Amino acid sequence: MSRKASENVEYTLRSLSNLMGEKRRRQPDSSAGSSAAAAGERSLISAESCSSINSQASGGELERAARRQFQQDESPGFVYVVSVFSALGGFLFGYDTGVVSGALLLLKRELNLDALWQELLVSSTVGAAALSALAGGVLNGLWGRRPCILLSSCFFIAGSALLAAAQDKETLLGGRIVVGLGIGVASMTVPVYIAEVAPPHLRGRLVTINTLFITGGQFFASVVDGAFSYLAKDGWRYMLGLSAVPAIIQFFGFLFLPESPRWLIQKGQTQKARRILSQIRGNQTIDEEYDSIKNNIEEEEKEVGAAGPVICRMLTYPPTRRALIVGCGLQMFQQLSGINTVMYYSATILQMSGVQDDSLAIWLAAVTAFTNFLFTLVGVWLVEKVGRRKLTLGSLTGTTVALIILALGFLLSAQVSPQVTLNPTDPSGQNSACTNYSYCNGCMLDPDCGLCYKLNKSNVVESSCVPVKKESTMAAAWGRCSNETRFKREELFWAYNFCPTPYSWTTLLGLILYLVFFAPGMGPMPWTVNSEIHPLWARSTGNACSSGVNWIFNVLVSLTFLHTAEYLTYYGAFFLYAGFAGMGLIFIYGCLPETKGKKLEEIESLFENRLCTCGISDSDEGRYIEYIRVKGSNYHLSDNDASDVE
Ligand SMILES: O[C@H]1[C@H](O)[C@@H](O)[C@H](O)[C@@H](O)[C@H]1O
Repeated sequence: MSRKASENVEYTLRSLSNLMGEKRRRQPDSSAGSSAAAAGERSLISAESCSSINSQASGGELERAARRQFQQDESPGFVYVVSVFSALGGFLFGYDTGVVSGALLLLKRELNLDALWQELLVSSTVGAAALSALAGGVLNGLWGRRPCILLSSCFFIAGSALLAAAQDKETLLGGRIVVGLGIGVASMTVPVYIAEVAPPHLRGRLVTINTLFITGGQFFASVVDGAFSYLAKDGWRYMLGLSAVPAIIQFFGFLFLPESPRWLIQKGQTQKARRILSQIRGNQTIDEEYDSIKNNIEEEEKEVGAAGPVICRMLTYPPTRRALIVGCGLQMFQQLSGINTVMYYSATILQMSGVQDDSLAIWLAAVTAFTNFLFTLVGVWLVEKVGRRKLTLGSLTGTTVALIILALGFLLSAQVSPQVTLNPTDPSGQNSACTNYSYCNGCMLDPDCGLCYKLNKSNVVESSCVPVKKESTMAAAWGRCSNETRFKREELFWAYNFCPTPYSWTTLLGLILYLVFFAPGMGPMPWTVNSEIHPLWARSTGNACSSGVNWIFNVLVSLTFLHTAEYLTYYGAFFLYAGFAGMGLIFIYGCLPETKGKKLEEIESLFENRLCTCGISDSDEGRYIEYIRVKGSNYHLSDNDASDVE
């Protein structure tokens, strides 16, 4: 039904699908149905509008027409513009965490970076993000969401300028820290901002778009890495500096975009809040929404009081304490299931599994990043269809299975690990530990050693385990594989960090499968759910804590990956992540309630139950709350009183 045709058919229905569901329950046969439906609608829609609707539509058509009308009315383009501009923060988060692996390949050579400096350049950003995400909570509460997004774009611009112009490694470190500060503030502010401006029926989808932008940024970074890796000099400057472009766009965009109306109401700036809410909702009547937000804030303040630091109030008030545990738990399990070992080390993992060529590994890593992006898109589509809880549970179950497949792939490769057949002696007379390994697997796991071998068809022959060169892992310190041109001429192969195996494909399959399952649910849902489960007074602090937890576990898992692999072997590491993912499943099954379609103000009540029953006791799952205005009055239908309609 077009807007024109319904000029005076303004109708409002709260919980449209509740109502329609109720109608369906009450009409066992379809003929009775249409009159019952008509009866239901008559009481709801004013007489003059009703006649126009009824003359055009049967019950089903009416539902569709009403839904179309509702969607036209309630989803003005402006809310998408606002969401996309804020989600540029997610893009930069993904780009800056993703681009560094390729940049390091070039930097290592040009600036002669040792392993410590390489680790510093990667983890300083993640560490700074953890700190600034925590600090972002205070800033969000004090200044509002908009200034925080502007601040994060400034960090991104300054950081990328520093990185692109850096002449030494210290400046590079400074630039990476500044970029990290931007990532932390953006990662906690953007989902909150989008959730606060979005209408309930679109909220999950719009917040999930932020994660789509994160994974899009990671994919774009991997393509940029691949493209600039051919540039012998200064390629890294372009890689690291390019992120200034979206940051500048975001900064100027946000100069013209509004503050979150919820934050404004909380700060008592009610006139401005009303104006902005109406602007975001396409100048429709926003009375009901405005009143509901305002009443809720007042009630919250009465219930919880305003004394003491927010975090203490959150911890002493059971519903917010539970929400905090659920939010932080989700973020912790997201990282403990190993996503960033896959995202940051995919090229290395592929090499470990036997992909020898550097650029092939980089491009295959781009394929994995693309899979992450593509399947986050599936998440955007599914989030409002199946809901947060089912999506997260399904995703984590698949992720656990994929992790087990990855582990089994490495186990299989380890078991068919080629034997070491030659034991050359060190020319310097020193006894190297490398020459003691009898199988390639042991040799590969020792960071000081590599395998030098020949191939007879696809069989490894004449293999020896020898120390790796200190300056470059591309050749051995001595012996047949010490000189690249020589060993290429003599058809020798040098395997550092991997063993030649016919099973590399299981790893690629496992990685892809992992992302296919992880990306639609466990990737975006921790961010989406966190943006919705805290009441307004606790939202900034709650999100700051959960984002902080995300970044802290990100550092822990990604920094320890190579060592974990060294001590537990690769299959051990992936079995460990599978174990964490299994624990996450139990946690989510017991604790994560469904928030789909609920107003932000209604969600607090989901946490009134004892923790770990909230998931199970959720009876509202799948209900779709929508708002339609009845001409002349705001029809108020409580969630449970659809029966009042008839
Ligand atoms: O949700 C995101 C996404 O899944 C990214 O791919 C990952 O790198 C981030 O750590 C995570 O928070």
